[in-house]
Amino acid sequence: MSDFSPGQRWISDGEAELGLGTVLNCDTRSVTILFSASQETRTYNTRQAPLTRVQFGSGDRILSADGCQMLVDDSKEHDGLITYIGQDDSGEVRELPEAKLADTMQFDQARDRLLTGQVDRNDWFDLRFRTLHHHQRIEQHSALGFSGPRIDLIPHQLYIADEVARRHAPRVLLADEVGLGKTIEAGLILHRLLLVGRVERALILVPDSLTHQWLVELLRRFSLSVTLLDESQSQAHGSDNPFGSGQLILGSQDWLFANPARQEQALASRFDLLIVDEAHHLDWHEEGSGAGYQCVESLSAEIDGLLLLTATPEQMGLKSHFARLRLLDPERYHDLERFKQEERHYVEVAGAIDALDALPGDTQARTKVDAVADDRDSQALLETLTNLEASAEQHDAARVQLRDALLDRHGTGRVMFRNSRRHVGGFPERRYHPVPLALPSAYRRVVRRLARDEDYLDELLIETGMDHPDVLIYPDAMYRELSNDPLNAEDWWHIDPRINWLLEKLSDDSESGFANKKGLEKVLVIAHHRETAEGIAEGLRVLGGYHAPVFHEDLSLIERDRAAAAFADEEDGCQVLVCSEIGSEGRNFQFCRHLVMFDLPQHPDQLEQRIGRLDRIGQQHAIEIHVPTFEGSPGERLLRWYHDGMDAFSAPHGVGSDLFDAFGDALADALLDDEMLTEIVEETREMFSAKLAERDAGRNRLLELNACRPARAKAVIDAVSELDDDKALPRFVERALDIFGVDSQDLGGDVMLLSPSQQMLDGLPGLAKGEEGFSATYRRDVALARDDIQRLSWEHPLLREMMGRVIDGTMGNSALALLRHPAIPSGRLMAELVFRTHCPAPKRLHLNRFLPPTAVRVLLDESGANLTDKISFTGLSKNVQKVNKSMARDLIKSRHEQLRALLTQGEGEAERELPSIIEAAETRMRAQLDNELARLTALAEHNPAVRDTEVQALKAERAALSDAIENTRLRLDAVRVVITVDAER
Ligand SMILES: Nc1ncnc2c1ncn2[C@@H]1O[C@H](COP(=O)(O)OP(=O)(O)OP(=O)(O)O)[C@@H](O)[C@H]1O
Repeated sequence: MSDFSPGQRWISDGEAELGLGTVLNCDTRSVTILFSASQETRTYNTRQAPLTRVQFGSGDRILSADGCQMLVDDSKEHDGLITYIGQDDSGEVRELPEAKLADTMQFDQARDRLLTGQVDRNDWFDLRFRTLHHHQRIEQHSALGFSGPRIDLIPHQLYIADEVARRHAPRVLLADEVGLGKTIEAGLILHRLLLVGRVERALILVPDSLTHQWLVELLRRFSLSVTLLDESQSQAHGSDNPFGSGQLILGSQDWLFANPARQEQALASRFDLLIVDEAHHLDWHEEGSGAGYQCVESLSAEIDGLLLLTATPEQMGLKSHFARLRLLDPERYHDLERFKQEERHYVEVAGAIDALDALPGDTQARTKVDAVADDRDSQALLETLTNLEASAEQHDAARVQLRDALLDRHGTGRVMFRNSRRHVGGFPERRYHPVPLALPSAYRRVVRRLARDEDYLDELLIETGMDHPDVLIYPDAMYRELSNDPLNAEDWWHIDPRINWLLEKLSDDSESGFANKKGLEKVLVIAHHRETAEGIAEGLRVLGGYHAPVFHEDLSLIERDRAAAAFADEEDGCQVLVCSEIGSEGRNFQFCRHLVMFDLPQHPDQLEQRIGRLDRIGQQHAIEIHVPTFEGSPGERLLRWYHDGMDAFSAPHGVGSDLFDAFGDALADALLDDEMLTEIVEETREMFSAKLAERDAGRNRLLELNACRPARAKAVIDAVSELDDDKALPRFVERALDIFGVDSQDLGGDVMLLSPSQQMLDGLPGLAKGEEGFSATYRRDVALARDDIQRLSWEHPLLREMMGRVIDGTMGNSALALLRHPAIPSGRLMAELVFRTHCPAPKRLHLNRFLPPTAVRVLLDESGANLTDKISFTGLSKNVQKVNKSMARDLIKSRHEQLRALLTQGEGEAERELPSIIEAAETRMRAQLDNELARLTALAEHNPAVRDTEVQALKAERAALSDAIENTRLRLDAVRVVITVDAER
């Protein structure tokens, strides 16, 4: 151990964070050191003090107590104290006694740590280099953000997510038919934007009944933890803005829309992305829009990104639909009449796209395409496609490009995405079972009187306080409202035959019953009113002893989730769940195949929403739709309208809103009149067929073509699969777990249990000392089949945390190892230097896709010869051996001068690589952005759905990226000293 003298500077080997220490006093046995920066004083035994003398040499940068930087040239020693000689930032020569070094000088850079003898374990250095390598690879990967989520790889979802997430500040309407995965698409977009840094804060607004489902889906499928905010949580934040309490805030629409003060706070809490589920409830009228619309309008004026989700965009009418499109892009959607005209033009565009398949031969097809392809690029592509001299490959390429160009330039899809079952395919059959029942006398009395007496309807409306036609369609509600009538003394469920029918079905063990040979079948019952739902549950309980939880809008969140969970439980769960209309919207009940429509909604879109609870991705069986109605009742007439007028039970057709707009009022008047109804059903049928044909030829066809471009979808799926099959992942995970102190135990079936060891480094997600840990697998299918197993991918929070800690911290940035090699004499030194690119740029530029932190390795021997290409990282790594830390420190101390020289030389060698790294990044960036810009500029000329701000933003982004890439610098990231020893020893 060196002699200590007061005033000397030393650093603690085990606690480098204490900063630079000063010897206060010493004698032969002990030395006392003051660490001023951390205000600690420590006394050590001189013979075993875990301290290293801080000595700088030529080329080192030092900092004086008065804040001056200095580059050391030389040093001199007097009475055991060093004075450094060098130049300050202005080039003046200065002398700095070591006592005047800044106490706060940190030694976390690789060079400083090495030279002050702070070395890490060899395998840490190893992990650091590998982490850099994989990080660089994954950050540029086109599937980044899509490979981690625990989802099936469904083409239309990945296509949409990829298309939307690559846009600057995406603003789109995700309008797939019910149950096709809009939540998953929104989750994928959010996940990717978060991972690439384009979004840091998101606000997700969903109906009250869906908050928990979203919370669970985001966590379970995307490993995203959201903060659920409601009024009581918000109040707990006192005067602080509650929206600042997390990066991802999930709130109920019902709560926020009714609360202007909270809206102000949401507005003030800068978000980058707003997601609004079940957006058809945002209604807009000329006379004044709804509270929800107003709230989203003001939020979306401040927030760059906006995703609106709805399966039934036109449920509240075309005007509301148009108004929501205006929220997405006010410049594009300012004129409803023009919008309608454009829709008419879609038939021609879709016809032209379909005609491409008949080219080059068909002259009629050519005329059709020619009429639409009105720009130079498209005309050139058409030339190639019709040129008989061109090869089949040239024709195919031109056909694909022209198809994309026509869709992009004249289609609908930049703002709205709608996938339908028809083209996604693979969905189960829907089977319709009407159940005619006799009207009970209590209802019959009213129906008969209504038929006899024209004025009675008005009387009934006044007496019940109900609306028309509700009073006709929902006889149980009418009965409840007339409870003063002595004939209505019994509870409605006592006299309503639908309850008995349901009870019989529940105990029926024949093939068509709900208690057949396969066991008890789950049954979802939906009724329009909350009170009806409650009455059904009571009736089932009192009359049949069935426990059927109820699910409606007035239950608390916990009660609702408890009801849904009781229904979902396969083993002990209940057989029946009774839901009200609005209470069950958006919920996932695809594990059940029997739907009982206890009554019917008035709007076809609501009918579709009901069926959508069961007809969702994941449904394994045909869906049985049971509709009990009373013979000769208004309800039965409504059913005829749905079934005979528009085949509403067979498949979603997307024209329900048009039909409701055209016939809703007349239908309400025809509910008591068979003849009138027959006419309306016929007219509805005619319009249904015509609309369907028109939509299929135009808008629907374009939406369909646009909602999933198979080649792009396949490319995304291939990219995700490549990461799924990445053999390097398990190897990396194994090393990282070992170093971070996480035990892994094989449980069989490609599942392992990850659990914390005693030595585990703290703060790893999902792992806390003393707790069990979690089961994990690399296999997507295994993770999808079992909810309790997490899927390990490069995007899993544990992996991201471990990689982040290595890259952002000092872990493994300095090491020393021994090499036994028969061909190399002992005592030789090599320096393995790893440099890393640094390129400060705002996160939102997502620079990493073109230039992620890139490692440059340089291996020098002690004579300065560059061995980088001769000895690979893995080649060397395999053969080196660890050495204990004190020996490592001594070895480093004895080679200080040599190491300094090698570090300086290494910098020069690495610098030579920089221009080619910059050039390659610039080329990659240009290749992608120039292309995108050309596409967007061409699009903007033809498709007004391209916002000018989008084009400008892309140009600005390209310029900013170019600047950032140009300013890339290399910094030493890690260094390993390798010393050869005798092979025999
Ligand atoms: N890629 C996928 N992998 C696994 N499950 C999926 C996938 N896509 C959707 N699902 C499941 O299918 C169901 C329907 O998906 P989701 O809730 O996203 O549909 P939606 O279009 O939002 O429905 P709704 O119109 O009713 O709101 C959910 O249970 C969801 O978890």
